[in-house]
Amino acid sequence: MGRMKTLDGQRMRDVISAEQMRALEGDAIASGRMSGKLLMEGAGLAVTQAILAKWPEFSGGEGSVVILAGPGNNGGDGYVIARLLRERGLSVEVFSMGDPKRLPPDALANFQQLGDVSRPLTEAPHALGRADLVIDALFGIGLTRGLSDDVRDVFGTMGPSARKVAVDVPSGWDADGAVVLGKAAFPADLVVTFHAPKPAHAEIARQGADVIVADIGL
Ligand SMILES: NC(=O)C1=CN([C@@H]2O[C@H](COP(=O)(O)OP(=O)(O)OC[C@H]3O[C@@H](n4cnc5c(N)ncnc54)[C@H](O)[C@@H]3O)[C@@H](O)[C@H]2O)[C@H](O)CC1
Ligand SMILES: [K+]
Repeated sequence: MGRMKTLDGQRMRDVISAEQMRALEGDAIASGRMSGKLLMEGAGLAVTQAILAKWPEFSGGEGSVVILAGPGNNGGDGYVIARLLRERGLSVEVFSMGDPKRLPPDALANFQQLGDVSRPLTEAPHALGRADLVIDALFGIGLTRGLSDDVRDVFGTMGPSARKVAVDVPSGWDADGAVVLGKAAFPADLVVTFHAPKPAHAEIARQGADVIVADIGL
């Protein structure tokens, strides 16, 4: 049984839907209080902090990390996390699903800031087999259908000792429906979501993952 708790011990907000989350983000941006880029930076920092809190052994810059980045803003969070973990001395390899040049603006900016060449997901298995930490930034609240078999097969190449972290929602889960669409989902040990839990998070915790709810300033 995994635990669901807030990153900084604050009171847990009530469950909200993906739609409500998008509305909160939209309002914060429309009001000028926040920007998409700031929200993405905050999301990436929260995941980084939650990783180092759960596995302090990564704080010393030891360890190999693989990040799987998707075609949207969940992928954007992944590029922020890649930069933040590299700044902490970890060796981070990033594999992208889709063409990064077609990323939404905030995610594209973070991909470009990394300065990496884009490496497709199909090249990930070799690195995944020896990774100490794998981060699923493929899909979050924007998942609309089940994962393809080749994505499921990539998940199967992770080594037994890899710590597995999902950004916002483990890819494959419908955040609102609290079910896995299709046949596969990323087998997360730790899930870091933002602002408030979504309907899927209680079931994800019940199935064994630790779920951290992090404030991102909304
Ligand atoms: N909303 C907020 O307050 C914040 C959101 N952040 C992060 O952004 C994602 C949501 O990003 P979005 O671009 O809307 O969707 P995803 O990245 O989850 O999905 C990308 C894209 O993928 C396509 N797609 C959906 N299902 C599939 C599939 N099975 N196979 C292939 N492609 C698929 C679809 O077109 C989607 O648009 C959220 O989870 C957060 O991580 C901010 O960074 C923080 C604030
Ligand atoms: K994810």
